[in-house]
Amino acid sequence: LLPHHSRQTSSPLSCCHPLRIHFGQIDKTRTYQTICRGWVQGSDGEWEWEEDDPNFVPAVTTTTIDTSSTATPQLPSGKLKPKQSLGQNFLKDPNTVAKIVRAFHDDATNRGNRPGKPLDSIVELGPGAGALTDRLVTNYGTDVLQCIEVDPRSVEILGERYPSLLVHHADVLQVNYPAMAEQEGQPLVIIGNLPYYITSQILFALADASHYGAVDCATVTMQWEVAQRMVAPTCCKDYGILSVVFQTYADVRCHFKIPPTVFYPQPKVDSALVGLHFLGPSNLRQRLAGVRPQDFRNVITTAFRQRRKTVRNSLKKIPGIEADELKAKLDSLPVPLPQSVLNAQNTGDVFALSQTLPDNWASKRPEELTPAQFIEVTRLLFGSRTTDRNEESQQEDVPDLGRKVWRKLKHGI
Ligand SMILES: C[S@@+](CC[C@H](N)C(=O)[O-])C[C@H]1O[C@@H](n2cnc3c(N)ncnc32)[C@H](O)[C@@H]1O
Repeated sequence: LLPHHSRQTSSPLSCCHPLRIHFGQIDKTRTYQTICRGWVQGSDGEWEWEEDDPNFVPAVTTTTIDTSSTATPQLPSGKLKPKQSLGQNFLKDPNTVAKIVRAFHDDATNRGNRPGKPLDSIVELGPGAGALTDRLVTNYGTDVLQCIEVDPRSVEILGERYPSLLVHHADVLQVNYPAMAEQEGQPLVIIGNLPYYITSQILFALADASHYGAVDCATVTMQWEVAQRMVAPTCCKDYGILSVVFQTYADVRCHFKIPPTVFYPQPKVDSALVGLHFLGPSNLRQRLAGVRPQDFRNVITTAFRQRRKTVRNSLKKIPGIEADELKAKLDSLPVPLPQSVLNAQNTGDVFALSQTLPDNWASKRPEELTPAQFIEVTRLLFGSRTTDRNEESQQEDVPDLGRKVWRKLKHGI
């Protein structure tokens, strides 16, 4: 494992591609069309914000940027026109930045399994113009922070502002988080004002990486509606795949609502700051009680694909089981809970206490089953495939999770 100070030259994510810098105003060599006020589309299909916000982009250079704890997030004029395709809604309100970093600090030092752990492997996803980065550098220094950003203009600007900061020019969906944590020698602590067009994929990538103990916690912004789905209780209209997966994999907390007015350009929706504390490999394995993560995901996604139907009907076509066997299983009573779950119930574990399936489980709607009951449905259909095996061989059950590249190369890197 490499010590921190050697990261500058040895990151597996560092990208040697030449940066495509885009300075100045609208590119005169392209033709543009305007669809709604603000966003203009170039002939290459790229959307850019048509003009700088005079309140947000004062005429300053990078060298005069104030990174004190009260500094207003700033940009060198014309250097970083927001791109819609990259979900670039930059934070412009210093109070919101301060609130986000405070909540991050609390998540990373006081909650989950974090108390007592050093805060020295912070990863910021999508630093953009550096609104959060400035505050993070002020608070924690550049040694313990690294950033992942797909936009070369941002990589360039942050490189000029903080020469010792490690900024990977990379796609967050192509990052191998377990390898990164391995290189750091400890689990990562994530912060980010996420690009909303890929929020769910980023969150699933982090959950998958948590199978390997690669990520302890994440404090991230997202659309208010997505946050509501993550914390939604059973039987609520927002309850669905995100609720079941993240309430199983993590302790999820919605910190606060964020209005559109604190961003530039303003998005059309409210946002939220969410804190996730992942269970980690051992507790997660205990919670999954022997069912394979892939089977669990398979059951949840198939069930919620037709959420108005009963579980019996929605799971009728689940892949991986012969039709006759499936029919018999969907008509059967619940299987006995494993001893580990009964033990957890005896200690008052709230998740385990909600695991018992009712006899009429298959006549319920998907939204009526708790996350723990979905684990039971998975065991009933696919069995406990991992209970009797040692930890190392159980890792084979998540070969694609955590190490998978979430999508093919995009954005030219
Ligand atoms: C909502 S902006 C946040 C910017 C900055 N952190 C802030 O709060 O002002 C999202 C950032 O994520 C970056 N981004 C978008 N897609 C990305 C991807 N696939 N990989 C890495 N960064 C990405 C964008 O370029 C942008 O800088």
